[in-house]
Amino acid sequence: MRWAAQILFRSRLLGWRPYSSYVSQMRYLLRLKEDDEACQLALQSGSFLLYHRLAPLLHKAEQGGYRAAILQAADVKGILRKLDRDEQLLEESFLIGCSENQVAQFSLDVGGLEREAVEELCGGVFVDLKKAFFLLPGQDVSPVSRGHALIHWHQTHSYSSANGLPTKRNQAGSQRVCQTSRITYYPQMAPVAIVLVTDGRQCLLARQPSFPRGLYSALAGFCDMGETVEETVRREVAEEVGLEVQSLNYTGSQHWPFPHSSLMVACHATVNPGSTQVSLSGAELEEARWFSVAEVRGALSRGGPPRRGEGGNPSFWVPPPFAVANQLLQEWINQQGHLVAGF
Ligand SMILES: NC(=O)C1=CN([C@@H]2O[C@H](COP(=O)(O)OP(=O)(O)OC[C@H]3O[C@@H](n4cnc5c(N)ncnc54)[C@H](OP(=O)(O)O)[C@@H]3O)[C@@H](O)[C@H]2O)C=CC1
Ligand SMILES: [Mg+2]
Repeated sequence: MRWAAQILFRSRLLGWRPYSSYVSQMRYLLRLKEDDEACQLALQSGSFLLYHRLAPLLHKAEQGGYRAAILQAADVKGILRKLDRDEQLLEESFLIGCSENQVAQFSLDVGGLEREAVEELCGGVFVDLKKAFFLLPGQDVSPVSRGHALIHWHQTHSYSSANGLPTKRNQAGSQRVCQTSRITYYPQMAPVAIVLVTDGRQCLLARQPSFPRGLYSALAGFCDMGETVEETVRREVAEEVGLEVQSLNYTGSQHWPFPHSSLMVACHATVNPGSTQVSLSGAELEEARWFSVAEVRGALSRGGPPRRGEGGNPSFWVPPPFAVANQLLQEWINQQGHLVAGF
Protein backbone atom coordinates (compact mmCIF):
# COMPACT_ATOMS: atom_id res chain seq x y z
CA MET A 1 0.00 0.00 0.00
CA ARG A 2 1.23 3.49 -0.86
CA TRP A 3 0.63 5.07 2.56
CA ALA A 4 2.55 2.21 4.22
CA ALA A 5 5.50 2.67 1.84
CA GLN A 6 5.44 6.43 2.59
CA ILE A 7 5.50 5.88 6.35
CA LEU A 8 8.41 3.48 5.92
CA PHE A 9 10.27 5.95 3.69
CA ARG A 10 9.71 8.89 6.09
CA SER A 11 10.58 6.93 9.18
CA ARG A 12 13.86 5.89 7.55
CA LEU A 13 14.60 9.54 6.69
CA LEU A 14 14.07 10.43 10.35
CA GLY A 15 16.42 7.65 11.38
CA TRP A 16 13.67 5.58 13.00
CA ARG A 17 13.83 1.91 12.05
CA PRO A 18 10.60 -0.08 11.89
CA TYR A 19 12.51 -3.23 12.89
CA SER A 20 12.80 -5.00 16.19
CA SER A 21 16.16 -4.78 17.90
CA TYR A 22 16.91 -8.38 16.88
CA VAL A 23 16.24 -7.67 13.19
CA SER A 24 18.42 -4.54 13.34
CA GLN A 25 21.22 -6.55 14.92
CA MET A 26 21.05 -9.23 12.23
CA ARG A 27 20.86 -6.67 9.40
CA TYR A 28 23.90 -4.89 10.87
CA LEU A 29 25.86 -8.16 11.04
CA LEU A 30 24.91 -8.95 7.44
CA ARG A 31 26.24 -5.55 6.35
CA LEU A 32 29.53 -6.17 8.17
CA LYS A 33 29.87 -9.53 6.39
CA GLU A 34 29.22 -7.97 2.98
CA ASP A 35 31.06 -4.67 3.33
CA ASP A 36 34.79 -4.85 4.19
CA GLU A 37 35.05 -1.10 4.87
CA ALA A 38 32.11 -1.12 7.29
CA CYS A 39 33.66 -4.10 9.06
CA GLN A 40 37.06 -2.39 9.26
CA LEU A 41 35.34 0.61 10.86
CA ALA A 42 33.46 -1.64 13.30
CA LEU A 43 36.79 -3.16 14.37
CA GLN A 44 37.88 0.22 15.75
CA SER A 45 35.05 0.27 18.32
CA GLY A 46 34.40 -3.46 18.68
CA SER A 47 34.86 -5.85 21.58
CA PHE A 48 37.26 -8.79 21.40
CA LEU A 49 37.70 -12.32 22.68
CA LEU A 50 41.41 -13.14 22.64
CA TYR A 51 42.91 -16.59 22.06
CA HIS A 52 46.47 -17.83 22.22
CA ARG A 53 46.96 -20.74 19.81
CA LEU A 54 43.22 -21.39 20.14
CA ALA A 55 43.18 -21.23 23.97
CA PRO A 56 40.62 -18.57 25.04
CA LEU A 57 41.53 -15.81 27.51
CA LEU A 58 39.58 -16.03 30.79
CA HIS A 59 39.27 -13.60 33.69
CA LYS A 60 38.61 -14.46 37.32
CA ALA A 61 35.05 -13.28 38.03
CA GLU A 62 34.35 -11.08 41.08
CA GLN A 63 31.69 -13.53 42.32
CA GLY A 64 34.17 -16.41 41.98
CA GLY A 65 34.75 -18.71 39.01
CA TYR A 66 35.79 -17.52 35.57
CA ARG A 67 34.32 -15.44 32.72
CA ALA A 68 35.42 -14.99 29.12
CA ALA A 69 37.65 -11.91 29.02
CA ILE A 70 36.05 -9.23 26.83
CA LEU A 71 38.44 -6.53 25.72
CA GLN A 72 37.70 -3.28 23.92
CA ALA A 73 39.51 -2.27 20.71
CA ALA A 74 41.49 0.36 22.66
CA ASP A 75 42.64 -2.32 25.17
CA VAL A 76 43.86 -4.61 22.38
CA LYS A 77 45.65 -1.74 20.65
CA GLY A 78 47.27 -0.79 23.99
CA ILE A 79 48.57 -4.35 24.42
CA LEU A 80 49.93 -4.40 20.87
CA ARG A 81 51.72 -1.06 21.41
CA LYS A 82 53.23 -2.23 24.70
CA LEU A 83 54.51 -5.39 23.02
CA ASP A 84 55.87 -3.38 20.10
CA ARG A 85 53.48 -4.93 17.58
CA ASP A 86 51.64 -3.33 14.71
CA GLU A 87 48.04 -2.30 15.51
CA GLN A 88 47.10 -3.78 12.14
CA LEU A 89 47.04 -7.18 13.85
CA LEU A 90 43.52 -6.14 14.84
CA GLU A 91 42.48 -6.76 11.23
CA GLU A 92 43.21 -10.47 11.67
CA SER A 93 40.09 -10.68 13.87
CA PHE A 94 36.94 -12.54 12.86
CA LEU A 95 33.40 -11.24 13.31
CA ILE A 96 31.43 -13.44 15.74
CA GLY A 97 28.39 -11.31 16.60
CA CYS A 98 27.20 -7.95 17.85
CA SER A 99 25.52 -6.58 20.96
CA GLU A 100 22.00 -5.14 21.05
CA ASN A 101 23.41 -1.65 20.60
CA GLN A 102 25.40 -2.80 17.59
CA VAL A 103 28.89 -3.09 19.05
CA ALA A 104 30.53 -5.72 16.85
CA GLN A 105 32.21 -8.66 18.57
CA PHE A 106 35.35 -10.31 17.22
CA SER A 107 37.68 -13.18 18.01
CA LEU A 108 41.44 -12.72 17.60
CA ASP A 109 44.24 -15.24 18.00
CA VAL A 110 47.39 -13.58 19.36
CA GLY A 111 49.44 -16.79 19.10
CA GLY A 112 52.34 -14.77 17.62
CA LEU A 113 52.71 -12.80 20.88
CA GLU A 114 54.34 -14.01 24.06
CA ARG A 115 51.60 -15.77 26.03
CA GLU A 116 52.72 -14.74 29.53
CA ALA A 117 53.21 -11.11 28.48
CA VAL A 118 49.64 -10.87 27.15
CA GLU A 119 48.26 -12.63 30.25
CA GLU A 120 50.04 -10.16 32.49
CA LEU A 121 48.86 -7.12 30.53
CA CYS A 122 45.24 -8.38 30.49
CA GLY A 123 45.17 -9.78 34.02
CA GLY A 124 43.80 -13.04 32.61
CA VAL A 125 44.86 -16.53 31.69
CA PHE A 126 44.72 -18.51 28.42
CA VAL A 127 43.07 -21.87 29.08
CA ASP A 128 42.69 -24.90 26.81
CA LEU A 129 39.16 -24.85 25.30
CA LYS A 130 38.00 -28.17 26.80
CA LYS A 131 39.08 -27.04 30.27
CA ALA A 132 37.57 -23.58 29.71
CA PHE A 133 34.18 -25.18 29.03
CA PHE A 134 34.13 -26.57 32.56
CA LEU A 135 35.12 -23.19 34.07
CA LEU A 136 32.80 -20.84 32.16
CA PRO A 137 29.14 -20.02 32.84
CA GLY A 138 26.70 -21.23 30.14
CA GLN A 139 26.25 -17.82 28.45
CA ASP A 140 30.01 -17.54 27.75
CA VAL A 141 30.39 -21.00 26.20
CA SER A 142 28.64 -20.17 22.93
CA PRO A 143 30.65 -17.03 21.89
CA VAL A 144 33.94 -18.59 23.05
CA SER A 145 33.18 -21.72 21.04
CA ARG A 146 32.14 -19.73 17.95
CA GLY A 147 35.30 -17.60 18.09
CA HIS A 148 37.45 -20.71 18.45
CA ALA A 149 35.76 -22.49 15.54
CA LEU A 150 36.16 -19.54 13.18
CA ILE A 151 39.84 -19.05 14.03
CA HIS A 152 40.49 -22.77 13.55
CA TRP A 153 38.67 -22.88 10.21
CA HIS A 154 40.69 -19.94 8.83
CA GLN A 155 43.97 -21.39 10.10
CA THR A 156 43.27 -24.62 8.21
CA HIS A 157 41.78 -23.16 5.00
CA SER A 158 44.33 -20.66 3.80
CA TYR A 159 44.83 -22.63 0.56
CA SER A 160 42.33 -23.58 -2.14
CA SER A 161 41.50 -27.28 -2.20
CA ALA A 162 41.02 -26.97 -5.99
CA ASN A 163 44.51 -25.74 -6.97
CA GLY A 164 46.59 -25.32 -3.78
CA LEU A 165 46.86 -21.53 -4.23
CA PRO A 166 46.37 -19.11 -1.33
CA THR A 167 42.83 -17.98 -0.48
CA LYS A 168 41.99 -14.48 0.74
CA ARG A 169 39.55 -13.79 3.55
CA ASN A 170 36.99 -11.00 3.63
CA GLN A 171 37.28 -8.59 6.56
CA ALA A 172 34.53 -10.26 8.60
CA GLY A 173 36.02 -13.71 8.05
CA SER A 174 32.69 -15.12 6.80
CA GLN A 175 34.34 -16.47 3.62
CA ARG A 176 37.64 -17.01 1.79
CA VAL A 177 38.09 -16.65 -1.97
CA CYS A 178 40.70 -18.26 -4.22
CA GLN A 179 42.05 -15.33 -6.22
CA THR A 180 42.76 -17.46 -9.31
CA SER A 181 39.74 -19.77 -9.61
CA ARG A 182 37.36 -17.34 -7.81
CA ILE A 183 35.99 -20.26 -5.81
CA THR A 184 34.44 -19.05 -2.55
CA TYR A 185 34.93 -21.17 0.59
CA TYR A 186 32.60 -20.77 3.58
CA PRO A 187 33.27 -21.88 7.18
CA GLN A 188 32.15 -25.50 7.46
CA MET A 189 30.42 -27.53 10.13
CA ALA A 190 29.82 -31.27 10.16
CA PRO A 191 26.24 -32.24 11.12
CA VAL A 192 26.07 -34.79 13.93
CA ALA A 193 22.94 -36.51 15.25
CA ILE A 194 22.88 -37.09 19.01
CA VAL A 195 20.11 -39.27 20.39
CA LEU A 196 18.82 -40.29 23.78
CA VAL A 197 17.34 -43.75 23.29
CA THR A 198 14.73 -44.92 25.79
CA ASP A 199 12.57 -48.00 26.20
CA GLY A 200 9.93 -46.06 28.14
CA ARG A 201 11.48 -46.92 31.53
CA GLN A 202 15.25 -46.54 31.15
CA CYS A 203 17.64 -44.64 28.88
CA LEU A 204 20.66 -45.89 26.99
CA LEU A 205 24.05 -44.22 27.54
CA ALA A 206 27.44 -45.24 26.22
CA ARG A 207 31.18 -44.77 26.72
CA GLN A 208 33.91 -44.28 24.16
CA PRO A 209 37.38 -45.53 25.19
CA SER A 210 38.66 -41.92 25.10
CA PHE A 211 36.06 -40.67 27.65
CA PRO A 212 37.27 -39.81 31.18
CA ARG A 213 36.61 -42.56 33.73
CA GLY A 214 32.92 -42.88 34.64
CA LEU A 215 31.55 -40.58 31.90
CA TYR A 216 28.57 -41.88 29.87
CA SER A 217 26.82 -39.91 27.14
CA ALA A 218 24.02 -40.22 24.60
CA LEU A 219 24.76 -42.00 21.30
CA ALA A 220 26.10 -39.71 18.56
CA GLY A 221 27.28 -39.98 15.01
CA PHE A 222 28.26 -37.87 12.01
CA CYS A 223 25.69 -37.62 9.20
CA ASP A 224 26.74 -39.39 6.02
CA MET A 225 26.52 -37.43 2.77
CA GLY A 226 22.92 -37.38 1.53
CA GLU A 227 21.36 -38.58 4.79
CA THR A 228 18.55 -36.90 6.70
CA VAL A 229 19.02 -36.50 10.47
CA GLU A 230 16.31 -39.14 10.98
CA GLU A 231 18.27 -41.60 8.82
CA THR A 232 21.48 -40.86 10.71
CA VAL A 233 19.76 -41.53 14.05
CA ARG A 234 18.33 -44.88 12.86
CA ARG A 235 21.65 -45.92 11.26
CA GLU A 236 23.87 -44.92 14.20
CA VAL A 237 21.65 -46.66 16.75
CA ALA A 238 21.62 -49.81 14.60
CA GLU A 239 25.39 -49.64 13.96
CA GLU A 240 26.57 -48.80 17.46
CA VAL A 241 24.22 -50.79 19.73
CA GLY A 242 22.29 -53.10 17.37
CA LEU A 243 18.82 -51.71 18.15
CA GLU A 244 16.03 -50.51 15.88
CA VAL A 245 14.52 -47.09 16.52
CA GLN A 246 10.70 -47.07 16.60
CA SER A 247 10.01 -43.34 16.85
CA LEU A 248 12.06 -40.20 17.19
CA ASN A 249 11.59 -36.51 17.64
CA TYR A 250 13.87 -33.49 17.33
CA THR A 251 14.38 -31.35 20.40
CA GLY A 252 17.24 -28.87 19.86
CA SER A 253 20.71 -28.24 18.52
CA GLN A 254 24.11 -26.96 19.54
CA HIS A 255 27.34 -25.87 17.92
CA TRP A 256 30.14 -28.12 19.19
CA PRO A 257 33.77 -27.17 18.52
CA PHE A 258 35.16 -30.73 18.95
CA PRO A 259 36.83 -32.38 17.10
CA HIS A 260 36.62 -29.37 14.74
CA SER A 261 33.21 -27.82 14.28
CA SER A 262 29.98 -29.81 14.44
CA LEU A 263 26.31 -28.95 14.50
CA MET A 264 24.83 -31.33 17.07
CA VAL A 265 21.18 -32.11 16.25
CA ALA A 266 19.56 -33.57 19.35
CA CYS A 267 16.71 -36.11 19.27
CA HIS A 268 14.80 -38.38 21.61
CA ALA A 269 14.13 -41.89 20.28
CA THR A 270 12.30 -44.95 21.52
CA VAL A 271 12.97 -48.64 20.95
CA ASN A 272 10.63 -51.56 21.51
CA PRO A 273 10.69 -52.40 25.28
CA GLY A 274 10.70 -56.07 24.22
CA SER A 275 13.98 -55.74 22.25
CA THR A 276 16.52 -53.90 24.36
CA GLN A 277 19.44 -56.32 24.23
CA VAL A 278 22.51 -54.19 23.37
CA SER A 279 25.11 -55.55 20.97
CA LEU A 280 28.18 -53.36 20.40
CA SER A 281 29.98 -53.30 17.08
CA GLY A 282 33.53 -52.17 16.31
CA ALA A 283 35.88 -50.43 18.68
CA GLU A 284 34.12 -47.08 18.83
CA LEU A 285 32.15 -47.81 22.00
CA GLU A 286 33.59 -49.72 24.90
CA GLU A 287 30.28 -49.99 26.75
CA ALA A 288 26.59 -49.11 26.42
CA ARG A 289 24.07 -49.75 29.17
CA TRP A 290 20.59 -48.88 30.36
CA PHE A 291 20.25 -46.39 33.24
CA SER A 292 17.26 -45.86 35.50
CA VAL A 293 15.60 -42.50 36.20
CA ALA A 294 17.08 -42.51 39.73
CA GLU A 295 20.63 -43.11 38.44
CA VAL A 296 20.38 -40.32 35.85
CA ARG A 297 18.76 -37.93 38.33
CA GLY A 298 21.64 -38.57 40.75
CA ALA A 299 24.28 -37.96 38.07
CA LEU A 300 22.57 -34.75 36.90
CA SER A 301 22.37 -33.38 40.41
CA ARG A 302 26.10 -34.02 40.95
CA GLY A 303 26.56 -31.70 37.93
CA GLY A 304 29.83 -32.82 36.28
CA PRO A 305 32.93 -34.90 36.90
CA PRO A 306 33.38 -36.03 40.50
CA ARG A 307 35.79 -33.92 42.53
CA ARG A 308 38.41 -35.54 44.67
CA GLY A 309 36.98 -36.80 47.98
CA GLU A 310 33.36 -36.33 46.79
CA GLY A 311 30.85 -38.92 47.98
CA GLY A 312 27.99 -40.46 45.95
CA ASN A 313 28.64 -42.76 43.03
CA PRO A 314 31.67 -41.23 41.27
CA SER A 315 31.83 -44.14 38.85
CA PHE A 316 28.93 -42.64 36.84
CA TRP A 317 28.68 -39.07 35.62
CA VAL A 318 27.14 -37.38 32.58
CA PRO A 319 28.17 -34.44 30.34
CA PRO A 320 27.86 -31.07 32.10
CA PRO A 321 25.05 -28.55 31.43
CA PHE A 322 26.80 -26.81 28.52
CA ALA A 323 26.56 -30.04 26.46
CA VAL A 324 23.35 -30.82 24.57
CA ALA A 325 23.58 -34.42 25.88
CA ASN A 326 22.86 -32.97 29.34
CA GLN A 327 19.79 -31.16 27.96
CA LEU A 328 18.49 -34.46 26.52
CA LEU A 329 18.86 -36.11 29.91
CA GLN A 330 17.17 -33.20 31.74
CA GLU A 331 14.25 -33.36 29.31
CA TRP A 332 13.90 -37.10 29.79
CA ILE A 333 13.92 -36.75 33.58
CA ASN A 334 11.33 -33.95 33.43
CA GLN A 335 9.15 -36.08 31.18
CA GLN A 336 9.39 -39.03 33.58
CA GLY A 337 8.29 -36.68 36.40
CA HIS A 338 5.20 -35.73 34.37
CA LEU A 339 4.46 -39.36 33.59
CA VAL A 340 4.58 -40.30 37.28
CA ALA A 341 2.51 -37.24 38.26
CA GLY A 342 -0.07 -37.96 35.54
CA PHE A 343 -0.32 -41.67 36.39
N1 LIG B 1 27.72 -31.88 22.86
C1 LIG B 1 27.43 -33.08 23.34
O1 LIG B 1 26.60 -33.22 24.23
C2 LIG B 1 28.10 -34.29 22.77
C3 LIG B 1 28.92 -34.18 21.66
N2 LIG B 1 29.46 -35.30 21.07
C4 LIG B 1 30.27 -35.10 19.86
O2 LIG B 1 29.66 -35.76 18.78
C5 LIG B 1 30.64 -36.02 17.82
C6 LIG B 1 30.33 -37.30 17.08
O3 LIG B 1 30.23 -38.39 17.96
P1 LIG B 1 30.97 -39.77 17.62
O4 LIG B 1 30.26 -40.81 18.41
O5 LIG B 1 32.42 -39.58 17.86
O6 LIG B 1 30.71 -39.93 16.05
P2 LIG B 1 30.65 -41.27 15.15
O7 LIG B 1 29.86 -42.31 15.86
O8 LIG B 1 30.22 -40.84 13.79
O9 LIG B 1 32.13 -41.79 15.11
C7 LIG B 1 33.24 -40.96 15.00
C8 LIG B 1 34.12 -41.45 13.89
O10 LIG B 1 33.51 -41.17 12.65
C9 LIG B 1 34.49 -40.78 11.69
N3 LIG B 1 33.98 -39.57 11.03
C10 LIG B 1 33.11 -39.57 10.00
N4 LIG B 1 32.84 -38.33 9.59
C11 LIG B 1 33.54 -37.48 10.37
C12 LIG B 1 33.66 -36.06 10.45
N5 LIG B 1 33.01 -35.24 9.62
N6 LIG B 1 34.45 -35.53 11.41
C13 LIG B 1 35.10 -36.34 12.27
N7 LIG B 1 35.03 -37.69 12.25
C14 LIG B 1 34.26 -38.27 11.31
C15 LIG B 1 35.79 -40.63 12.47
O11 LIG B 1 36.59 -41.74 12.16
P3 LIG B 1 38.21 -41.61 12.08
O12 LIG B 1 38.64 -40.96 13.34
O13 LIG B 1 38.64 -43.03 11.93
O14 LIG B 1 38.49 -40.75 10.88
C16 LIG B 1 35.41 -40.70 13.94
O15 LIG B 1 36.29 -41.41 14.74
C17 LIG B 1 31.99 -36.01 18.55
O16 LIG B 1 32.74 -34.94 18.03
C18 LIG B 1 31.65 -35.72 19.99
O17 LIG B 1 32.54 -34.79 20.57
C19 LIG B 1 29.21 -36.55 21.54
C20 LIG B 1 28.42 -36.72 22.67
C21 LIG B 1 27.88 -35.60 23.41
MG1 LIG C 1 29.25 -42.52 17.81
